[in-house]
Order: sequence, then structure tokens, then C-alpha cells
Amino acid sequence: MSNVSQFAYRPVVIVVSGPSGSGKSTLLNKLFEEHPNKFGYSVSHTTRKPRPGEEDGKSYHFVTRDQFGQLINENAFIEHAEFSGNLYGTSVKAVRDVEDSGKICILDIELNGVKAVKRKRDELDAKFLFVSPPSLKILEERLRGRGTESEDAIKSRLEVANEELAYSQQEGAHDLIIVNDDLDTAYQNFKNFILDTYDRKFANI
Ligand SMILES: Nc1ncnc2c1ncn2[C@@H]1O[C@H](COP(=O)(O)OP(=O)(O)OP(=O)(O)O)[C@@H](O)[C@H]1O
Repeated sequence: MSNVSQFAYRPVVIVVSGPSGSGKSTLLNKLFEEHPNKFGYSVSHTTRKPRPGEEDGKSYHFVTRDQFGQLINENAFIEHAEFSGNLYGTSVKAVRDVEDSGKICILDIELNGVKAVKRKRDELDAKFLFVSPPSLKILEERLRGRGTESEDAIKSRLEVANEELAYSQQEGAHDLIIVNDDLDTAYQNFKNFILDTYDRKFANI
């Protein structure tokens, strides 16, 4: 099948994954604080109605169900899913738009998202970074300490964590695994990998 993306360049995307509570947001927040102009998130498509103050193309690309269906048919999405009756999706073009604005796109996604990006390898130059807790016991303590989840939610997150950790141990699953034990050390490793990717993309242009 011929499509335009075969002839376009592959935008770089850094895929950050890891069990819930492993510290992805903590690390990403530090990175965005330290480097506000180098990295960005892609703008997702959704069929949900805009809320007051939400701008089309900024918060989301707001589309109808028909338009969303057409994008699915065109194979435009890296991944898409339905939550509470609304469709949400991340398109390859949304990733490319971030790169076109001079930034590197970061995707903070779960295991199915990682697998979906891998299926788009001919369209995306993806680097996979996995944030691992030092142990399941510490993960459990951090999830409890965060205080944002019910006991049931903590249990189900720990089950999913087992699956994600098993996947991460497969050969070649990720380009870098960061064990988030001491936060400063983990952040240095995280930042070095991501800044290196940024420099490779933009420094020589
Ligand atoms: N190295 C660390 N040492 C101690 N506590 C940490 C460390 N890194 C993160 N934490 C704490 O662990 C908790 C979980 O971290 P965070 O919310 O960043 O996880 P997450 O991977 O983004 O989770 P989710 O996928 O659910 O959003 C937070 O309370 C955070 O402050």
C-alpha cells in the first residue's frame, strides 16, 4: 500500500513508559521545568466536546465521530481508544507537528501504546525509555504515599506493573531502562538520554 508517509521523514519521538507510580511524571516535570523550549507533547484528537477555555488544535484537535472514523481508515493514528463514550487518538501528524515546531515530541504512554508505536516504526523514529521502580515493594509504597489511588486501584496497578516489568526485560524492548531509586541520579540519566536525542536531531542543522 502506498501512502504519503512512506516518502516523508520520520519524526523523532521519545516514548516514556513504566509502571504507574514509577516516577514518569516526576522526571518529565523536572525536564520541562529545566528545558521549557526543547520538548513538547503531541495534541491528541478527540470526539469529546470542548470544555470552556479549551482551544481547538491546542488542548485537542476536536473532531466529529465521522472525521475520527475517517482518520482511522487512513491509518493516521498511532493509537486510539474510547473512554467514557468519547474517542481519543494520537496521530503521526501530531508528533510531526511537534518536531516541525523545533521541539522533540515526548509520549508518556502505557504498554499497549508502546506496542502501537513499535508497529509504526516505518513512520516514526522512536526511542524507548522505560522508568522502572527499584522493586515492586517500593512501587507499592510510592503509590500509597502519593495518596491518589484507592486500595483496589493500587492492587490493579501492581498487577499491570508485573506485566510491564516482564515486557521491559525482553531483549531490545527499550533503548534505555532507568531504575528510579535515587531521584537525582535517575534524573541525570533520564535527562542525558533525552538531551542527547535532542542534540542528534537539531544540533547539526
Ligand atoms: N526517586 C524517587 N524516590 C522517592 N519517591 C519518588 C521518586 N520518584 C517519584 N517518587 C514519588 O513516587 C510517586 C509516583 O511518582 P509519579 O506520580 O511521578 O509516577 P508516574 O509514573 O507518573 O505515575 P502515573 O503513571 O500513575 O502517572 C510520587 O508521589 C512521587 O513523588
